[in-house]
Amino acid sequence: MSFPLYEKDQKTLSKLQNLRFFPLAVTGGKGSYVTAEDGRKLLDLSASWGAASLGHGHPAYVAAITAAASNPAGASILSAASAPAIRLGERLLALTAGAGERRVWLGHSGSDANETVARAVVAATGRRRLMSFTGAYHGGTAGSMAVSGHSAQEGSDKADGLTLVPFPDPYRPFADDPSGAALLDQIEELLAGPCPGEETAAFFIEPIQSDGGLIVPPPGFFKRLAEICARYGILTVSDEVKVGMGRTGRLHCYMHEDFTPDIVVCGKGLGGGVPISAVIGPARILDFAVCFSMQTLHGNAICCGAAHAVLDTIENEKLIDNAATIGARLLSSLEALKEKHAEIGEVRGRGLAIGVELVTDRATKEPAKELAAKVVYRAFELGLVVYYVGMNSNVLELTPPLTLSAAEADEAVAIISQAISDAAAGRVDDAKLKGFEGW
Ligand SMILES: Cc1ncc(COP(=O)(O)O)c(/C=N/[C@@H]2CCCCNC2=O)c1O
Repeated sequence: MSFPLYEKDQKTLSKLQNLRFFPLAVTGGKGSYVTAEDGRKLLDLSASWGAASLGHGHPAYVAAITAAASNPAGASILSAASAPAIRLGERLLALTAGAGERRVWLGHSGSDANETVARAVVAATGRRRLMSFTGAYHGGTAGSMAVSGHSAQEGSDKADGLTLVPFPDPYRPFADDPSGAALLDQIEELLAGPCPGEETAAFFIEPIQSDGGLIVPPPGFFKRLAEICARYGILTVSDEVKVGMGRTGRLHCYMHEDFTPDIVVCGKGLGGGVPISAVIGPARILDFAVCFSMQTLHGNAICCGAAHAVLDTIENEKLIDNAATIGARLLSSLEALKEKHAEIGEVRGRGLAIGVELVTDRATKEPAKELAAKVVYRAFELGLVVYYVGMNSNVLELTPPLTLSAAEADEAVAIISQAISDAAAGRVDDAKLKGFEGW
């Protein structure tokens, strides 16, 4: 097969921003499907890494962006307040639990949002230490990589005062304790000793660790971690960029963990496919200084219009319930595939944030990195867009549009099953993967 448009991409656009798994060049999209250069309609189980929360070309979304573009309330909130931005801030404050005087910072991406938090908590509290988890992906800018722990960013500069700790993964548990209790003890020891809690400004968490492997923490872990942080006055930061905005069957993913974070970071799905992010947190942090974290188009009126359409549609079309219902359907169908495919080590997730971990041996749990690369390539050939994540690059990540239907979920499972069978049977030539290094 030939992919002329994809080849043009490779001769035109920078590879600095490539994370490629197969030769997909998209020319359009509608609903849960994207159109490939050969005209095929591919079922989009990624939704552009979770950003296209309403799918592609949703009428309410198109109408909102068109209206905002036809009478824009400026293009920036740096030096003029903007009605749609103010209203978005009010809505996010109303939708996000929290105590005391709070503010909302509006940005372009998860990266600039997390970078802003990492800088502001240190500057505002005078505490120079930060904590986050191995495997965490908080962004692709210097300041957000500085608080991340993902293997794909090995070698990037880390924040001076950063301490990384293992993420609680019941499938590959720290100290062989799937409950997470041993890990919490380890964290307590760190905060009482080498990483003094009194010097620590914030603890960055993902309520489901996504790029690290779509890992659902053990019950009660984050509630207990939040109690430990509160004892030291450490701010908890819930990075909801990928798993928030209704994706897991609750508006915010932290709501599954029975605790309220001090700071909440939203992105990706908030904009439905246009760049907008938000940080909701204490005024003592987010009003700490002026001219501290600003980019020209922050709070852009068109992007705010998109975000309003996302929030409206999530409510009007009951998309949180849909994520829970269709997610449960997907989860149980994928779990049932374990009968047929010994390569599936574990299926896990909440709502429409699902991971399928592939292994070469269920007993040893040896990660099946090569197989994962072939499965996603074969899925592409069969009509499905799905990528892999994980510190071992072996976890299929399903983050489809929140509008996904039951029939589309069933179609996805059938293609995943066929792709695993074909890849495991050697029907994907190694040569096809050349140039598609993935992570
Ligand atoms: C939990 C979480 N927090 C922050 C980010 C960074 O968001 P941006 O890529 O919008 O800057 C991300 C972005 N994740 C990456 C984006 C790069 C490609 C790999 N897949 C992702 O979802 C994220 O998952």
